[in-house]
Amino acid sequence: MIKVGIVGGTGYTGVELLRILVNHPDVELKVITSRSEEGVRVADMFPNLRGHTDLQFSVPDVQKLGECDVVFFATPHGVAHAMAEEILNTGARVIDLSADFRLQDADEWAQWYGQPHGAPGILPQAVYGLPEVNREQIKQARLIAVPGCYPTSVQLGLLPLLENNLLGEQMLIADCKSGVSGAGRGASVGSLLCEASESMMAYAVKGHRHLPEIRQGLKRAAGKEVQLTFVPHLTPMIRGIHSTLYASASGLTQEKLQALYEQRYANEPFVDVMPAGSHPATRSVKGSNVCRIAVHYHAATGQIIVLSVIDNLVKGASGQAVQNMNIMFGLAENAGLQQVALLP
Ligand SMILES: NC(=O)C1=CN([C@@H]2O[C@H](COP(=O)(O)OP(=O)(O)OC[C@H]3O[C@@H](n4cnc5c(N)ncnc54)[C@H](OP(=O)(O)O)[C@@H]3O)[C@@H](O)[C@H]2O)C=CC1
Ligand SMILES: CC(=O)N[C@@H](CCC(=O)OP(=O)(O)O)C(=O)O
Repeated sequence: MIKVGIVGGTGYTGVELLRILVNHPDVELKVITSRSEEGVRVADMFPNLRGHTDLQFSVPDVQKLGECDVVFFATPHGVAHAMAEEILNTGARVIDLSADFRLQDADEWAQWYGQPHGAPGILPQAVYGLPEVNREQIKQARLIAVPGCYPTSVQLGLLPLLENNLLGEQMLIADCKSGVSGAGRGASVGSLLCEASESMMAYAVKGHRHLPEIRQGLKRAAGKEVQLTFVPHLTPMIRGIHSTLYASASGLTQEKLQALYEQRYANEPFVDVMPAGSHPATRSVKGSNVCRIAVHYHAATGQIIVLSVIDNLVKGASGQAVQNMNIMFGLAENAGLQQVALLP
């Protein structure tokens, strides 16, 4: 059994990790931390876990965490910077759900996050945990940077076009909608029911922190810089990301485009390319680790429209983190991750 610790067990991604891991056949949960809820039984705080775990929250303690085989960080940025190296030195592996190790360039990270990078010494060993791109490196990794939620949906939606050099030089557009759980469980005015329901708004149009992360991934796929306009929106749903991606290429057909995506993802357990003409809904992935994609081509204009949906807390965070753990430890990649989406 793989001994698992979680730092940050009271946030949405932490409790989502718990929901997945209590049913994982190869995992024994050993430590779950919270500074504010020390001593509280996890199942008392989250009754959905009653009967599944007897653990109590404890304050983060490197020695205790170091007795685990792997430690997940489900914490705000900066926390893994402060603790990851010490934990790695104990021999445990680290899977970080925050943005701390996603950007390869520490200066760029500092620019976007408004503080110096706290662990540049271990940054080079971090592997970007997008299995559809980096599966081989993930197998050897000791430190994983789990991709952000928007970057997962946008990169999976655009990779086949960029890897096949179909787009030339052009401005790509990612028009993305997120559910409110993407903002975390911490209290904030923008997440209140009266603020977020029955309304929708764009935000961070000037520049969102996920822009450099998406650009970095698209550049790797294309082998050159890629221009991208990325506009996130807050929508009145709890979970889900819907990305509508716009590009153009002449000389394609709907059939060729469809075949390109079907071939690229034929062996991917968590990417589902839907039949031509489909419109994936976020509810079709809610609670599951699947990214569902549909591609559309307007032959008259050369317009490509890719629709990509994920659950921000699963393929966009905790499910993808567990997928990485499965790959790192040589387990079945879908172990613990076979949940079918909830309908309605
Ligand atoms: N929500 C989402 O859809 C996604 C989130 N992420 C990222 O995952 C991370 C967690 O997100 P989310 O679950 O939403 O966050 P929350 O704000 O909901 O939870 C944060 C957790 O971290 C703990 N924590 C906060 N500060 C510290 C600290 N200094 N040391 C130790 N523990 C700390 C908190 O517990 P306590 O204060 O009691 O210790 C809490 O359990 C973030 O980096 C986020 O950006 C990534 C993809 C998607
Ligand atoms: C709806 C909403 O607020 N979404 C969050 C998404 C991000 C997230 O959690 O991303 P990181 O892991 O990169 O911090 C945001 O836009 O900041």
